[in-house]
Amino acid sequence: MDATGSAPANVMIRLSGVGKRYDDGTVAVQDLDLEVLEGEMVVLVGPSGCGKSTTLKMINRLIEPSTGTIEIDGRDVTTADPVELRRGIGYVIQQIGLFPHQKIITNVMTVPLLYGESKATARARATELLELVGLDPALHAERYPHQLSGGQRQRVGVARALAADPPVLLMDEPFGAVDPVVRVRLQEEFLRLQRDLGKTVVMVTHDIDEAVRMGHRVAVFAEGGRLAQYGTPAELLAHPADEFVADFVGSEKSLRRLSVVPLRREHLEPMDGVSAGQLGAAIDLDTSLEGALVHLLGSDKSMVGVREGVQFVGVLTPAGVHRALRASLAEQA
Ligand SMILES: Nc1ncnc2c1ncn2[C@@H]1O[C@H](COP(=O)(O)OP(=O)(O)OP(=O)(O)O)[C@@H](O)[C@H]1O
Repeated sequence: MDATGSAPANVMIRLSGVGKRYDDGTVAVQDLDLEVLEGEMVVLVGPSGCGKSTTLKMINRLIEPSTGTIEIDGRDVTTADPVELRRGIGYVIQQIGLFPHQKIITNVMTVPLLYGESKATARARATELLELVGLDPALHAERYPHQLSGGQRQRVGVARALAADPPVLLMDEPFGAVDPVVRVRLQEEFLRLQRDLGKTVVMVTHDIDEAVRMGHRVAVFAEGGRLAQYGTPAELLAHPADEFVADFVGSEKSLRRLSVVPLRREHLEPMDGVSAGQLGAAIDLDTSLEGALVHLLGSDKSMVGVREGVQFVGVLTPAGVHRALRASLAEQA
C-alpha cells in the first residue's frame, strides 16, 4: 500500500548502493538502498552516530556520497546544480538558524524574496504560512525570534522550509529541542499538515516513539550506517528483522502498538440507551488506539462517541481500548 492508501505512488526519492566514507576513514553509511514514495513520510531512526544525518544531507547534497546514486523524481542529484536542487527541497533542522535580528515575518519572507517575488507577495505568502503552522500572524509576525518559545520557533522553521513550496522536505530532529508535551502536539500538527499538503518527507530522529507515531515507513539504522530494517511501524513492532531491531523497538512495544492500531467497530459498544450527556466529544473511527485513549483520559466522561463520516457507529469505553490492544497483541503473536 502507498502512503495515501490509494493508487500506487511514484518513487520520489531513490537511494541505490549509497555509501559515505569521510576523509578520516569513518564509514558513516554503507551500501544503502532506500525508496521513498511521493507523499510518503519516512522516518530514519537509530542510535547516535549511525549515519542518519549523513544520509539526509546526502539527499540535498550538503554532503557528497562516496558511492551509489541518489535520484529525486527520476533525476540524479549528483549531476544537478546544488543551488537549484535545494530549491526543490525544504530543510528543517533542530537549531533552525532563524536570523536573530530580523522579525519573524521577515525571516519567513526571505525565501520568496530570494526567488524574486515582490515584497507584497512575499509578505502575503509568509503570513499565510505562519497561519498554516498554527502561529497567529497578528501576534507573532512582528516579534523577534528570542521573543518566541522553542516550539513556536520550530513552527517558524517549518513555515520557512515550506515557503518555496518544495515537493520534498528533509527534517533533522525537528522537534528535538522542545519539551515532551509540546513535542507531541507539534508532531500531530505536522502530520495533519503533511496529509493536507502531500509533501514527501524524510525525517531523522533517535526517538523510536516519534518514528512509530509519525512514519508511514520507518528505516532503522544500526551502528556503522547499516540499514537494519525498513518497514511500516506495525511491521517493525510485529516482526523485527533481527535482535538489534527487536532491542531498539524495545520492551514497551505493546504500548507502542497503541499508536499503530486503528479502532475497529468490534471494539465499540452499541449507542443504544446512551444519552448525549454521557459522552465526551466524538472521535473518528480511523483514530489510533493511542488517540482514542488520549481522548478518554482528557475527558471527564467515561466513554466517547465514535463516528464514521457523519454517522455515530458506537461508543468507546476504557474496556474497549483494553480489548482492542489485547486483540492486536494476540494477532501479532
Ligand atoms: N565530517 C565528518 N568527518 C568525519 N566523521 C564524521 C563527520 N560527520 C559525521 N561523522 C561520523 O559519521 C558517523 C555518522 O554520523 P551522523 O551524524 O550521520 O550520525 P547520526 O546517526 O545522525 O547521529 P546523531 O543521532 O548523534 O545525530 C559518526 O560516527 C560521526 O562521528
